[in-house]
Amino acid sequence: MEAESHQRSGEIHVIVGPMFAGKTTTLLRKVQSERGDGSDISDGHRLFDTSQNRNAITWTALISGYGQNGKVVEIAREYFSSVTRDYGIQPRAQHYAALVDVLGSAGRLEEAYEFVSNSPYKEHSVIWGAFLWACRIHGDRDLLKLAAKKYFKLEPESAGKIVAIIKSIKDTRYGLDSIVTHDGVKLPCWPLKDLSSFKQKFTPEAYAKLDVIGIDEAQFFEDLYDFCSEAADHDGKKVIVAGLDGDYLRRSFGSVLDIIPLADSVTKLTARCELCGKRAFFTLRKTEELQTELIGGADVYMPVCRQHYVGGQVAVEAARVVLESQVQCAS
Ligand SMILES: Nc1ncnc2c1ncn2[C@@H]1O[C@H](COP(=O)(O)OP(=O)(O)O)[C@@H](O)[C@H]1O
Ligand SMILES: Cc1cn([C@H]2C[C@H](O)[C@@H](COP(=O)(O)O)O2)c(=O)[nH]c1=O
Repeated sequence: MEAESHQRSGEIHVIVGPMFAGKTTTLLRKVQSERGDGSDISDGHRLFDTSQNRNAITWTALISGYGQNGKVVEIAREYFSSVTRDYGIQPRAQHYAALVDVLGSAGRLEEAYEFVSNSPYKEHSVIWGAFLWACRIHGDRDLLKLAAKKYFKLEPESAGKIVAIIKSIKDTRYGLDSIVTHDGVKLPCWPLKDLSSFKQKFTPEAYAKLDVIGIDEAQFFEDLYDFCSEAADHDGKKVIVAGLDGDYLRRSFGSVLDIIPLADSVTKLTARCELCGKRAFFTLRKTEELQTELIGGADVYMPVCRQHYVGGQVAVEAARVVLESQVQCAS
């Protein structure tokens, strides 16, 4: 069995960015795509970030992450139409899939299904993958069955990889046994103190059968480098790692940056600045705690652009000085 797993060629893919950028969402999508019950389409941020030409197409993909309300759906539809009308560009399958993503995120599954069925790419797996993902999130069993049937017919090799997801026991925000995105999508996981304990959870046969290992909140694992190199180089696993590259002071966080030289791919995501809506590269801590590790969500942190990070840090520092002087006066 050991020999069998050595024949596989391992891979390491790293997803980094500030909080709320969609790291966990991207990890879940990738893992589900490997397992065969989702799709790895339209990472809108990445498409936008890497595009040479930030036109309507890349915007369509970008806003696929924000398709939470009807207004955004209409904006996305308008952008989609303008691709041909204003730019003379024929949208490709991934652009159709981005709009399916927007419709799906807004829960407009019937509309998404009609759009898929009438699209020139209705025999393309990427568009059905997007639809499958939307059906999974919104739990429509009939459409889910239909989408899965179509997707796996078009993409049979995607189905059936064996996948395990790990997260740090330090992150207690949503209970221990699942990884959960900020918008509530979740998947069961192994909560671990350190990564070295992962292999012990499996018999050698079961471990050898494992194809993909996903790691969330990677910044909290001290043994990340050794684990990733052993799992990919020696054991032939595909390892997908998601974590913060920087802490609230923009210092390198844990060992996340150390594994970049080991990686096949690195995706840096951005969030939206909570103060101005521009692209957010950084995470601002709103409270006074100074320790590097401080578990929390929107109550403690917010994603910000460069300008608001710098301004915000100054404001947080000033508030801290005032508070400290008040404490001194009182004592
Ligand atoms: N304050 C916020 N800023 C940006 N996105 C938010 C915020 N609160 C919730 N979200 C949602 O969180 C999603 C990202 O969730 P998630 O994948 O868990 O991010 P990450 O793992 O990078 O922190 C976004 O697509 C958005 O829908
Ligand atoms: C910036 C920063 C974050 N953390 C913590 C806060 C959260 O519990 C996680 C990040 O979660 P997400 O999935 O990326 O949203 O990390 C921290 O401990 N220290 C920091 O500086």
